[in-house]
Order: sequence, then structure tokens, then C-alpha cells
Amino acid sequence: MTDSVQGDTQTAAALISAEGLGVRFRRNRGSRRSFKDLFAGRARRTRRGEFWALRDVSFTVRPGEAIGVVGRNGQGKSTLLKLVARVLFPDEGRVSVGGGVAPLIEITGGFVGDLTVRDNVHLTAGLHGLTKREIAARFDSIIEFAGAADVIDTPFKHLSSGMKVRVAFSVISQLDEPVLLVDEVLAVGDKAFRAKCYRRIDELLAEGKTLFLVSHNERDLRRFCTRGLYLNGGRLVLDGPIDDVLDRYAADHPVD
Ligand SMILES: Nc1ncnc2c1ncn2[C@@H]1O[C@H](COP(=O)(O)OP(=O)(O)OP(=O)(O)O)[C@@H](O)[C@H]1O
Repeated sequence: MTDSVQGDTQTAAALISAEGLGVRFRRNRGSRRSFKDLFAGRARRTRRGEFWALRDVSFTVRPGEAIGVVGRNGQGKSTLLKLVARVLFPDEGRVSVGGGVAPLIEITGGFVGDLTVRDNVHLTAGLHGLTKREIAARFDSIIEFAGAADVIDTPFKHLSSGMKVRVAFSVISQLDEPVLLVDEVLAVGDKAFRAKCYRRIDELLAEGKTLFLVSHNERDLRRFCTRGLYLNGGRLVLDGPIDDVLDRYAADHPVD
């Protein structure tokens, strides 16, 4: 069951509202149903080889909240962000987002490998509603922030993984979307670039943007987030202040 301490989210207008979200994936063709599944009730039974990556996940988010999503590997964090970004649709429940979403959820997500950095910047910014004029006005600062002047005309697929993240973060963080999703990718950047990204995230939060941050780095989570969502086995086991969520997570999974 979810412990919720976000009582006041009910009173303020929700920007994001998720109700009973469930996502079912197929593990692999030909895999057998587990022994436990054979004894599960009919309603709980999933089809051969399928499992719930997320189940019964509900929460609401007010504009300007900064939310850290925590949980061990494979517990459904990225899947949750993909639902908010609407690049994945739930098998159960619904999610509504009252505004555009700028997602940094997979290193190359949304970027086209065969297109140059220049074309990718135009494509992504255009898809997120910026006009040609707005893109032209921001282009130089996007490239400068990424430190990508030397690779403007290089196909995206030829960039190093760190440089891909630089370009992607730089574009995503200069869109006008009210919601920003950041899924671990920042760990790939070097120290100096990470510091730049952190300053940019601070600015975006100060502007009132809403942030979802998936991270295994406690310091980053405490620095940016006020609230945490703790996923375990695809279930939302705790929704509360980030310090409480991290304490509970640490207690559930001691390092030694
Ligand atoms: N397209 C897919 N097809 C099948 N299984 C998938 C798919 N995407 C994710 N999964 C599985 O769903 C589960 C949840 O994955 P998810 O990526 O959301 O976890 P996560 O909490 O973000 O993990 P990590 O911390 O390792 O990034 C995992 O078991 C994963 O293998």
C-alpha cells in the first residue's frame, strides 16, 4: 500500500495526475510461467511470459514540484518516466499531463543517429513547438552550452556518449516545456559538465518548472528534490518528502 504524505496535492491544481498505472511487458518469448503464477488467482495471472513492470501506481504532482524517483535496478523508474513523457502507453490506468514534457530519458532518445547535431537540434526543438525564429535565436547558446561547436555537422551517431548527453541536455533544457524529465543520463557527463547541468537545473526550478529526476545518487536527489517516489517491484511503496523516502530506501536496502 502507498503511504502518502502529500495531502496538500489534493487541494492545489494538479499538473500531472496518474491513476492506477500498470504496464505489462513480455519477458521473452517461450519463457515459462513461474511456479508461483500457477497458484495465483485467475485475475492476477498474466499471460505466458508477461510481467507487470508497474502496477497500481497513483500520484498527483503540482506545478513546480521536484520529484526524485528511487528504487533498485529494474523496479520501474524509467518505465514511469516514459509514461509521463507519453512515449509509452499504460496497459491499465491513466496519466494526464497538463503541459508539454521535455524528456532526457535515454541517451539517444529522440535524436536521429544519421542526422547531424545541427539538424537534430532543429528537429527536437521544432517537435517541442519552437518556431524557426526561436530555434535560430537559441541555436548558438545550445551549441555553446554543450561545447559542441566542433561537431555541429557531425552525424549524431558518431558522437561520444558523453557528447551525446551534452547535446541532448543542452537542447532539452532550453525548450519551453513546463515539465523536465531527467533519467540518470547525467552520470555520463564529465565533472565540469555535470556542474553546469546542475546550475541549469537550479535555474529551471527557480523558473517554476516541474522536475522528475531518476538517480541512484543520494546527494543529487537531496539537492534538487523535495519529494520522492519509491518504486519496488513496480509498486509505489512510498510517496513522501525526499529525506523520508531516501531513509526508507536505505533501511530496506542496506549497503552491506
Ligand atoms: N520494452 C521492454 N520489454 C520488456 N521488458 C522491459 C521493457 N522495458 C523495460 N522492461 C523491464 O521492465 C522492468 C522495469 O524496467 P525499468 O527500466 O523501468 O527499471 P528501472 O527502475 O528504471 O531500472 P534501472 O535503475 O536499472 O534503470 C525491468 O525488469 C525491465 O527489464
